[in-house]
Amino acid sequence: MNPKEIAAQQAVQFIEEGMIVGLGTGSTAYWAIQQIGQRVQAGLHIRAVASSQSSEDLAKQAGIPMVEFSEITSIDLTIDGADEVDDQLNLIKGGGGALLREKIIAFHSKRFIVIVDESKRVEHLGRFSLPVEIVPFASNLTINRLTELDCKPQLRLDNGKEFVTDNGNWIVDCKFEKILLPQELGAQIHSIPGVVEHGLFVQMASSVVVGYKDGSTKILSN
Ligand SMILES: O=C[C@H](O)[C@H](O)[C@H](O)COP(=O)(O)O
Repeated sequence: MNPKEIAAQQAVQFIEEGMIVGLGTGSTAYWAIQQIGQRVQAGLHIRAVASSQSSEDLAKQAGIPMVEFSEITSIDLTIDGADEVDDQLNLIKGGGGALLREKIIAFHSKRFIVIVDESKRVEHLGRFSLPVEIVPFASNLTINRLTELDCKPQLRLDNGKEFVTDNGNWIVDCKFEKILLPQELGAQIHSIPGVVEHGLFVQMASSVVVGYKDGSTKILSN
């Protein structure tokens, strides 16, 4: 079985009747959405919000009832993937460009469960380039300032054109050597006008479910 699918299967067990559920984005969150859909078909009553247009489309196809953000005040449980997870359960997210909506949903969730396969575990964040969402206006100036933080920034392209997020913004992928102080780095990135959000999720995960190739899972909690 696919380790992403196994991790998703484990995480979905935490969903209870009546919950408002946040749906993540990406190839691991995909499995969670499919399995939530199966539980709904089997009689579970929940309502969901999605962190991207693509996940909303998947959820609707899977028969998951969606709710408007204007109708809720908080989210009971969110399940989402990640690009990297360190030993303190800090994350890099945004490989699929959904980091802003994902962070909003995670912030308002009572529980935020991250699902990954074993390849995403790292000692220190930074092997994966850190995605930063920026507004297109004066983007070269914003990108120059990111360079000053000792990273190599690269504007994300899609078929030769700027990759555009669900929010109409662009993504810069910033390659750092090693991110030893994610909280501090996040604050520095946020201080640059033009930056909308970055993909460092510091101390946000309630737990991380890791799926292994041998079919086992491990739950990491702080
Ligand atoms: O923007 C995308 C998200 O942060 C994803 O959750 C992250 O990139 C992990 O994606 P995947 O599960 O496809 O590796």
